[in-house]
Amino acid sequence: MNIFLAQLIESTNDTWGVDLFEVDALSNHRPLTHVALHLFKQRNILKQFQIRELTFFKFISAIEAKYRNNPYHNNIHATDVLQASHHMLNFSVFKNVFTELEVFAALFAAAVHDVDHPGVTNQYLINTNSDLAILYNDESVLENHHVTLAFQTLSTEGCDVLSTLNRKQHQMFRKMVISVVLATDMSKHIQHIGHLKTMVEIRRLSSSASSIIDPENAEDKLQILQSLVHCSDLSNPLKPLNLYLQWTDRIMEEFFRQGDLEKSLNLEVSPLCDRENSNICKSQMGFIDYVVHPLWEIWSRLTQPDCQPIMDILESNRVWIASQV
Ligand SMILES: CC(=O)CCCOc1nc(Oc2ccc3c(c2)CO[B-]3(O)O)c(Cl)cc1C#N
Ligand SMILES: [Mg+2]
Ligand SMILES: [Zn+2]
Repeated sequence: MNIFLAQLIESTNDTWGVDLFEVDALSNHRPLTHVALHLFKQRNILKQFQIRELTFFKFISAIEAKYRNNPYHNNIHATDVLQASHHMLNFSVFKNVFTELEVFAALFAAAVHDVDHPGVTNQYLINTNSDLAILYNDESVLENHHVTLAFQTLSTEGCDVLSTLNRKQHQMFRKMVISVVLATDMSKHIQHIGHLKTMVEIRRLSSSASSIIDPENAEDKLQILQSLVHCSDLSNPLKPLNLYLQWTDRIMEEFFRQGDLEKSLNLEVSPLCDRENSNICKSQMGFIDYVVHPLWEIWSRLTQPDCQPIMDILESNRVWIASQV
């Protein structure tokens, strides 16, 4: 591995906003395998669960190979969500809160959360009567597919990273991964905000509680892990501007390709998907003001003070976007 790649991968330990496009370029387009192996080793997860490095390498390589070369929903995005989730698990408010198994499940979920994404939305799959929509009865179609494919990949030769877990651990791990990946469905977005508001409210009232999260409350912890990965999934506008703009170009191209498909099928073109008629700055301002900021505002209240530098980036990016309208 060349020294530049090694330094970039090392920086994923504790840096917000690592240039994963650079990691992709330097790693022969295998950023997920490089970063996941590094972070799982750095967190000592492989040792704790006696997972052979070769088994983890085979599994994560098989997962990375199943990410499609979409403009946005590709292996770089999976790496981005994994690394952001890793970063936020280190927030001081979460110190001594999560078990190793919960951390393993959350990072595993982040790495696989969009695997084999076809580059179109759930609504498009439903509108076109796709096999996936039929298979999953129009309910969280993509998210069901991502998590099913992830667990199917475990039974590929030499890829079973869960073989050393006992029955109880395996059952708990599977429950957590399923719920975290299914919670990345945007239809659950409002529920995240509701749960986080309740948690913050309880902390405010019970001012005695030093740490906000009761490590004994498995349900609360699972909800926090769901919101942590969902926030990571929606963290592009909180990254350094040059990275945010690249992600914006990519998602818009992916949406426009869906719009092209819809036009060719004489379907109504979905919102944001018409390349002939879109204002990228206006749609990003709307996405920040009505989707990203409401979520991150409550998330940052729960995770104060570590989220403040990240919220500052969102604020400056919002100002820049507004200046381009
Ligand atoms: C530059 C950005 O900030 C792009 C973030 C994605 O841009 C959007 N995403 C939206 O919804 C999803 C958010 C997460 C995911 C998916 C859809 C499917 O897979 B995924 O888990 O990555 C909606 Cl509703 C609007 C935009 C806009 N603009
Ligand atoms: Mg998704
Ligand atoms: Zn995603």
